[in-house]
Amino acid sequence: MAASRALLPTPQAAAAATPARSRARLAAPSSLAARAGGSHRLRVRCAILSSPAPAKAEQEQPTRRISRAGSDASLRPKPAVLVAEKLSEAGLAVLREFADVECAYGMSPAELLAKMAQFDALIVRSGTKVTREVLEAGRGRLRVVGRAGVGIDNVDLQAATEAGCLVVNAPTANTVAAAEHGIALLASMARNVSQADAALKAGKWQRNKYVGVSLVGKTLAIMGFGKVGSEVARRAKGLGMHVIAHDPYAPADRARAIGAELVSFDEAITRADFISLHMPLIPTTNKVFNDESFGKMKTGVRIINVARGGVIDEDALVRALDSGKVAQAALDVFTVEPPAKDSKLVLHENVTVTPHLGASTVEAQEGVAIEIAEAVVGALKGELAATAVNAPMVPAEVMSELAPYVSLAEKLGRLAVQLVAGESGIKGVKVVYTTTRGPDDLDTRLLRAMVTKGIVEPVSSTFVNLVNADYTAKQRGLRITEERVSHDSATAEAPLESIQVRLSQVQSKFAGAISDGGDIVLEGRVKYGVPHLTLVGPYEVDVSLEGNLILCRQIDQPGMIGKVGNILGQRNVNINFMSVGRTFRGKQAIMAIGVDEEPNKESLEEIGAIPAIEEFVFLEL
Ligand SMILES: NC(=O)C1=CN([C@@H]2O[C@H](COP(=O)(O)OP(=O)(O)OC[C@H]3O[C@@H](n4cnc5c(N)ncnc54)[C@H](O)[C@@H]3O)[C@@H](O)[C@H]2O)C=CC1
Ligand SMILES: O=C(O)C(=O)COP(=O)(O)O
Repeated sequence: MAASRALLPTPQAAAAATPARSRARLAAPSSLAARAGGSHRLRVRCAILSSPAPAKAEQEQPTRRISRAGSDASLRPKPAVLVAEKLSEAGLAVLREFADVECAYGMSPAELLAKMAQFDALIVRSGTKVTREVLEAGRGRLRVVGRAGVGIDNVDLQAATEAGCLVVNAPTANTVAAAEHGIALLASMARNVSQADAALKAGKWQRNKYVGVSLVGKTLAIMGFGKVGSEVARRAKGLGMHVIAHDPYAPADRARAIGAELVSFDEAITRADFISLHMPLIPTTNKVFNDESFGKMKTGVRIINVARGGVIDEDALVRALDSGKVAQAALDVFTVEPPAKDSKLVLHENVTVTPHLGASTVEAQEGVAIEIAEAVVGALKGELAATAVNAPMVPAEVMSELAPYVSLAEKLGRLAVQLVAGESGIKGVKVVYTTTRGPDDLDTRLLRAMVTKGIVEPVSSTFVNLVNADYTAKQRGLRITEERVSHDSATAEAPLESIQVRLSQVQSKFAGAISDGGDIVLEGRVKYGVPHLTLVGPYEVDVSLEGNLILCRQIDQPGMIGKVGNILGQRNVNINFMSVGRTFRGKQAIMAIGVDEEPNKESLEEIGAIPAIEEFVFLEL
């Protein structure tokens, strides 16, 4: 029967052959995804939240909060929502229509912990740490955490997922506010507005001391050309600035359309008079602005940070300010918030600071409050908002056959994006499925969504689920095309023979992953239920995709496996899989090594120093 072996049944096949309950779930995503381009308020019924088991805390408080209306349904207790940070009245009104709302602003961590068992949902901004302990305290009752803003670095996502708690955010409503704040800091820094204001209020009329610099004709480098970065670019163009940008994953044509030139990291920081930071805080951006990068900048450069404090090594910035390398900095965000009262950086006379105000406009806070309130109410009703951060991609029954392919698709995307380098950005993504199934039996929405998730999540503050995947790809200018290749096999039980992910015409930090056509190519298969990487560029390999991965390209010669294995073994790094693929004997070969632990810098350097090794890269799965 078609649908029983369909990968993800097409709407037609699903309608013909799936039970009504599954049908509703399976048919929903394509129409929703198509409409998601126009709205963030879309929801689809979500298996995990639609019929929650009675929570322990609810059982213990049967008489809690009865709503006023008289129907049977209304006799059920209203859900309770704790709002832990200031939320605009417009959002509170949306919440109150559906739930009992308690606003408790400025709680200590202990006060928050003490309250957690009494609430179905918690809403925070960036100031509340939603730790594992907080989530544990809410276990059994807490179903949703709403982050009224973009960054969810203050929420322990892993712990939330383990506790079965959905996390939703409000990723778009404060974009313009953050961009406007970036521009406000840029202009006020250049004209010493805050320093001159403080001096005048202290009775000093210092016109000569506070001569500023002009913006027109100056080069502004935007680091991170996503939602906020591109809005800053638009505005800076209006100020007559020359805008360059660095973002390894942004499409160059989008930047060009705004009049910004995409360049490499080094080119951006060496050419710029002003540098504005708009990348997320992820392992690859942690402290990327450090002694070394400040050293490469023009003397007298000016830096604005409205992203996250952690992308700057703050001690290095103080040194660069003291030496005059960096003339001024304007900072809205800090590694620790609030920063220490005696922070040298905050107190530095050439630094302008604001207390994380990027999102704090009346308009943005209203937008964010409504966006998060609707998402939280939807989640409490059993709907999955497009802004769900840790939502399951599909209901459990569909997952059973698909699980390893879903994981394979995400891992191929995740590996591919880590191989991207340079300034050209990702132009297009092609996913090639080799399958025995006909188009009616193979709906690839889920796999495409997982490839998108793998490519987007490691490098951005966007979270991808089945509802928002196509919309997210479109919004980021990722052109994803798909191709099916028929594979004839009379006995094929498996839905797919292989999945190939190609990033077209992109520079790579590992040249061995580039195929003849100039694309980064990775292909994988599922073997014994486990995703395996089977092709890297032109090289056939066979390595199970568990743990992390080291790829080395070397001259094909005896003894290489032993040399690399020894280095890793000496450092207690367990190799779970190893495979060598070569084009011709004695020419180049690729070694793919699966490792359980992350090797330290020294062991990677030692591997790189083996003479026959031409290049290597460490990839996280
Ligand atoms: N200060 C505030 O109140 C606010 C701060 N933010 C922060 O601003 C930042 C940007 O937010 P959005 O634009 O919404 O996120 P986004 O995900 O739309 O954009 C981030 C961009 O950074 C790029 N990127 C990733 N790694 C990079 C690297 N190594 N070098 C250069 N670019 C890289 C990504 O490709 C992406 O295009 C986030 O950190 C967010 O938390 C956002 C809103 C308000
Ligand atoms: O949305 C974000 O990422 C922000 O940084 C805004 O934080 P806030 O909601 O103002 O605490």
